[in-house]
Amino acid sequence: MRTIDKVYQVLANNTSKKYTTTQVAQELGLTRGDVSTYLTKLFQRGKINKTGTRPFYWQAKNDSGKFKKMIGVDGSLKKLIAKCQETILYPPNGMPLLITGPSGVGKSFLARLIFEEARRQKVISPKAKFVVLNAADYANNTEILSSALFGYKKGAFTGADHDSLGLVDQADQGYLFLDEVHRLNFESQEKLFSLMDSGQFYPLGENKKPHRVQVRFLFATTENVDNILLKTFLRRIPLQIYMPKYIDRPLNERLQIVLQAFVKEAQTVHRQLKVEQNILNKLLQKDLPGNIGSIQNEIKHLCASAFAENPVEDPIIIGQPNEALRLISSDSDVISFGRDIIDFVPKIKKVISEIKLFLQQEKTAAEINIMIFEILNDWFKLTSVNNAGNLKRNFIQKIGSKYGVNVDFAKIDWQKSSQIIELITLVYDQFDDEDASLINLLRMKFPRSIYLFNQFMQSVLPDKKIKDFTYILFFPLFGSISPKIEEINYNAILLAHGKKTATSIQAVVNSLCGNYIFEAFDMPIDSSIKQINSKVQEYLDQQGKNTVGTIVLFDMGSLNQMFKEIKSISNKELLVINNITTAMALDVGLRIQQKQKFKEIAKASTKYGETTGSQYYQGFSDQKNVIVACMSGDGVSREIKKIMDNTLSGKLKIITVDYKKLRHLLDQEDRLFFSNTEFVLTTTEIRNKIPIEIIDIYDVLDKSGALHLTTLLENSGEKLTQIKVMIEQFIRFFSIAGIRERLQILNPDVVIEEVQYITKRYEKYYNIELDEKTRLNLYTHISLMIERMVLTKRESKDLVSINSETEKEKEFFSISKNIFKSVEIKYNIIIEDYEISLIYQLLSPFI
Ligand SMILES: Nc1ncnc2c1ncn2[C@@H]1O[C@H](COP(=O)(O)OP(=O)(O)OP(=O)(O)O)[C@@H](O)[C@H]1O
Repeated sequence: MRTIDKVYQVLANNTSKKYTTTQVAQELGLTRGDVSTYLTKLFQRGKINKTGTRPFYWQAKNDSGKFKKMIGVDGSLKKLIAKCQETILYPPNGMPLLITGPSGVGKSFLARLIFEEARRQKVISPKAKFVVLNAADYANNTEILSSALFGYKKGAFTGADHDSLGLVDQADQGYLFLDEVHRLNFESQEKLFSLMDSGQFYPLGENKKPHRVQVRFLFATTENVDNILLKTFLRRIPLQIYMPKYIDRPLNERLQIVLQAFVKEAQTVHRQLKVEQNILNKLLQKDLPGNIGSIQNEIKHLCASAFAENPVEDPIIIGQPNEALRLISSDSDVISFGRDIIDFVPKIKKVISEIKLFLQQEKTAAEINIMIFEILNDWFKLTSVNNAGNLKRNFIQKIGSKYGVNVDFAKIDWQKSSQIIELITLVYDQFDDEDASLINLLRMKFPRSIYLFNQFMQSVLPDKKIKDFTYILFFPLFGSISPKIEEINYNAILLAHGKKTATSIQAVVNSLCGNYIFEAFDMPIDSSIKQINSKVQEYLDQQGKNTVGTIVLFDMGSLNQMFKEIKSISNKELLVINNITTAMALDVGLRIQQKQKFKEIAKASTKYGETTGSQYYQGFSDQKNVIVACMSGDGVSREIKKIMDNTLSGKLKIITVDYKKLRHLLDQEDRLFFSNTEFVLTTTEIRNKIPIEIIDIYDVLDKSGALHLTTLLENSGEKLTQIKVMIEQFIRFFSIAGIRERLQILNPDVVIEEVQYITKRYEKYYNIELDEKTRLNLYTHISLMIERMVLTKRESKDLVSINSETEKEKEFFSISKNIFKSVEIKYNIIIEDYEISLIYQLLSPFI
């Protein structure tokens, strides 16, 4: 390779990088002066760009040369083509390359372009040849294959009456492209890799004078090479590229491929074409084994039969004349064609953001539907997919029959819904799925309907992940029925062994109730309780947070064991009933539908039959437990739980509970919930009427408090040494140093100073002096609160205001707003009334 080419190659290897002259010189071990001369020459020839002034920066122009002919050169094939460029320039004689991929994806096409590009870049002579051998043509005759490749000497075999040059000789100084290389037998593979190593080979019948050649090799195969090619042979081919299937190519590239084929037909028949949009959409979604090749064939057929039908027509109409048609002529611009389909991507994005807005504004599903239809109106005009009937049938089968939802089918616009599905499928690859905010929002508002929607979507988009944007279909399909589905506030599950037992009971009960009450899982006869349990868990994980609890009906096995398993994954109320029958499931279903209380349903379940057993659990845990609930948030409770779990014996189950929920349960005096609770740990004093010990964790920072907690834990069987370690860790956690460690984004020194100031202002206003413990509690609480607010910024319109009940409280709210003003401005946050009410609870005993 000439030095100037070496210099160019350094830049071409990384076209995104800018190099100084010195960097290039260092990389090649040449003098700066020489390199500078070459760089200037390359610049004058227009091969590289120059920027900056002393030092100059040089950058190779991103010139794809012959590869420009390849659709996707700047898109999905960009990296792959950069690799091909590397193989062309690799000194001294290029680099062998193996192109893999299914049939018809463009392997041969790429191989030829590599050759053309090598010629353009002058790394091979203008006379160099591109020799092709398809090993499949010789599949059953390895002798002939070998002689075709390597040639033979007169007399090598019967009929060899003269010396004959093989393809390898013909490809000397140029390229040999071996297609379907997996068909080469081992002997030929060995011969080839020895040729690649030594640059010489022996024709058949020749063993004295080897032929010396300089050949660049390209290989292609549709197979998985690891199992078929010799390891030694493969090792000799350092670079492999995989060409993607047609359907895996991005939409704009598929559009270009389709148009290019139509343009070619228009050129052949010297006519213009008018192609129905629906036909284009179908072509864009085809997943054919022959990929691009098959698409081209289909287009050829379409054109040929349209032409045959009406040979004098111009333009030729492909499709129905009264549908939306697109004009394609022999000079149509492939790049800009069909861009309007891609223009629906921003429209869909608009639909998504409008849905979010509409949901916040509590708009009805009907209003949301109108908005969606309006924005996508152009799409409905452009296409008229005749798939509404299928969609309806599919929907009735999946949702209507199984989940029994009595739908007023007339309310659903099947035509538009199926057109939206068509659009979703077409633009699917244009959306990444980093933003799951729509689904989260919908899940909060419509947990049960979203569950059904997901079930249904799996049949609409099999093998595809349900991306966030696909939820735009939720409203047209589920908008009108979701209010009814969401009325049910239990998780009810049927589990039965056998192929259809559970699902057939489900279909009967759900449709008699006219609503989705039960989900059902048919379990193979040999499935273990663990497997069953993981099904249940998966289901429960997808359900809303506000359900009352879970009811599970199952067919056989130990009630006790099943109950225990499910209990371990749910801390809500739970009722498990065994020996399920359809009648029993119907009774439970009707009770759920009538919104009966959990206790009533549990009570009724005891009377189902002699063989039936039921177990009802109401409470946090059936194990001895300690409840941790901190008003500074779940994070703090979880940390405390962690400390306790790590230091204590594990005999006590440590359960974290939302602070508000705990207060609610205590206010309700719901003793059953606490029947196994040893004590409650919180960060504030809570008044309570039920006989349960509530410990303010800040008390533990004092000696007497620590002693009290120690006694309680010792009574529960914990060891003194472990308790001491635990208390040590609590003290650390609830110190200023502890607060510092827990702040993730704010500067602890600044925040703590601010919080100290806020505390002082309260003390001054009320003329009080807080004790150490309360102060530390306030410090922790307020600093974490500020950080929380910063992390989850909300608009003022989203905030709920709390009405103060007493004069004292009103006064507290009003001065607090004042005290927090500067913090609010500084961090651009709004302190919610709820937060102030928590601080009030902390301070009210002192003011
Ligand atoms: N990126 C592309 N841009 C434009 N045309 C392409 C592209 N890729 C493939 N084609 C066209 O698709 C057709 C099939 O390509 P090709 O024959 O190269 O596929 P292949 O992978 O070698 O198939 P096989 O494994 O069946 O031999 C050719 O007509 C080719 O010109």
